[in-house]
Amino acid sequence: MRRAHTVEQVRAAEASLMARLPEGTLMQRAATGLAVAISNFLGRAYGARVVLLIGSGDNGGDALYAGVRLARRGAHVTAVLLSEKAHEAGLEALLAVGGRVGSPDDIARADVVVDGIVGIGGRPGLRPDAAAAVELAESHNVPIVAVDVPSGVDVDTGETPGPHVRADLTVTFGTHKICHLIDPAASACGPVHLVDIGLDLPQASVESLQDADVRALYPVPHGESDKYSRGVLGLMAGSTQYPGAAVIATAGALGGPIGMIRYVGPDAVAAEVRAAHPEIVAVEGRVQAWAVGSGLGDNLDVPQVRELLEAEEPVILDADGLKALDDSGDHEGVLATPHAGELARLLGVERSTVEAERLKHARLAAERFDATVLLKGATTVIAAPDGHVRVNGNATPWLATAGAGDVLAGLCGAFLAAGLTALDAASLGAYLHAAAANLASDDGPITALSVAAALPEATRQLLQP
Ligand SMILES: NC(=O)C1=CN([C@@H]2O[C@H](COP(=O)(O)OP(=O)(O)OC[C@H]3O[C@@H](n4cnc5c(N)ncnc54)[C@H](OP(=O)(O)O)[C@@H]3O)[C@@H](O)[C@H]2O)[C@@H](O)CC1
Ligand SMILES: Nc1ncnc2c1ncn2[C@@H]1O[C@H](COP(=O)(O)OP(=O)(O)O)[C@@H](O)[C@H]1O
Ligand SMILES: [K+]
Repeated sequence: MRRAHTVEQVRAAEASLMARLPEGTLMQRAATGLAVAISNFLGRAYGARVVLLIGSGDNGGDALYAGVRLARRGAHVTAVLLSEKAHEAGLEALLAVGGRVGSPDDIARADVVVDGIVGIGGRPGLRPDAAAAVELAESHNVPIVAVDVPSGVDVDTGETPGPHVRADLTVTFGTHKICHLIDPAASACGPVHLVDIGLDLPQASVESLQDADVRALYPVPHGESDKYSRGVLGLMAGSTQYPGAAVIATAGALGGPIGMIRYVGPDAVAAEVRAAHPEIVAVEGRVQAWAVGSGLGDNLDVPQVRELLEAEEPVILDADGLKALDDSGDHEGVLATPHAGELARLLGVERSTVEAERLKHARLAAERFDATVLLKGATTVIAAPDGHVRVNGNATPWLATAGAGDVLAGLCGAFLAAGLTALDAASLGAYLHAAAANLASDDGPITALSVAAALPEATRQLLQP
């Protein structure tokens, strides 16, 4: 599991470790890891022109001490001071090994710019001279390595209300911060390299599944399994308006760990579903979970869906089904899968507000509707009513195609039917959906059905690495 902690948690862990170590130890650990990452990024240190953008705090200190190490290995290191004060000992050490203080004019000729403007102590946004220095690097295509976080982002929310660095690599220390996992800030980090500095950390505020977690959570069938014990999904999707959604959601569920699917809907749509997937039954009977809403259109019967919400079986609500969600009940087993527009409607805010503050609104909805909420987008944010948050950011942008959400709804429904909690079903669903999209796309266009078709192979590759 990749774990991200809040600034407050990091500060507390740092304080308790610092009390046991000689002064400056953590900064030296951070700077060593940073210098190695910068020289790996450049492919060399000797002869490289490195410009450090230095703010007033310890983030600048990390950059200065990394500069010391790079200068010792033959790099030409220039510090551009963006504040009246800079980490004094770090600056002295840099000057002592032949580094120099320069001006923004040095940026255009640099091989790399190191962003040590602010770290976890920074307020969002950049002051004008910092913003101008960053713009200069961007306009001359000089790559930027961010120290700890891209300066200017909101570290604890992933929001970017003002100007900020867009890094080609971010080197962080001790643990991931929330801005590394949540968009729009996550997209400004580039790859994130974590340097271990020995922090002892509490439970994470935000998590992100890795391959090994998928292997541990996946409900693999065993010798005693039969189609009923693996889980039966009731699918209430599609309409004469949108029959394709039912076909696509079915394909998504069939690509998951499903025993059987019972389709409930208009006869004409059932016929299309069966024509595409002859293994589907359109006979009512017991199910272990419901997937409701993809392409339901005017077929949505709110009282009928609310009845399902009140029953014991878990329910995934997608698309039109979300209109049945109300904030009066206990929806512990409910998984809602809105995109930003749908979540905005549920919460009565603008879509742009949800997009700018994704973590906040996913959490708000989970609390208000007492349900697990999966907010779709380039990074998928999953918030449970108990405060757990998981994020998935490994999907190709080619996945932004009509019907991709129906595949996800069917797939998450299959995990719910297999008995996983809403949080695990949503995080496994989002992870495998993205893995299948990456496999099907191979950096080219994909259709929703091709994503569903790639689910078995993506699953096989993950389960047998
Ligand atoms: N914690 C750990 O485990 C470890 C932490 N380490 C490192 O320390 C970093 C945190 O250092 P930190 O606490 O000194 O804060 P930091 O982010 O450098 O600067 C804050 C100062 O900047 C200013 N400022 C604020 N906003 C601004 C803005 N928008 N634009 C411009 N300036 C702005 C403001 O001062 P002001 O100028 O307003 O007086 C404020 O005081 C952390 O990210 C990591 O790199 C590692 O060494 C090892 C282990
Ligand atoms: N830029 C992007 N990068 C990666 N994945 C994306 C991007 N945009 C959307 N997605 C994913 O594509 C799917 C789109 O779902 P949705 O918006 O419901 O589409 P539809 O309703 O047409 O099926 C979601 O899983 C979402 O997370
Ligand atoms: K920084």
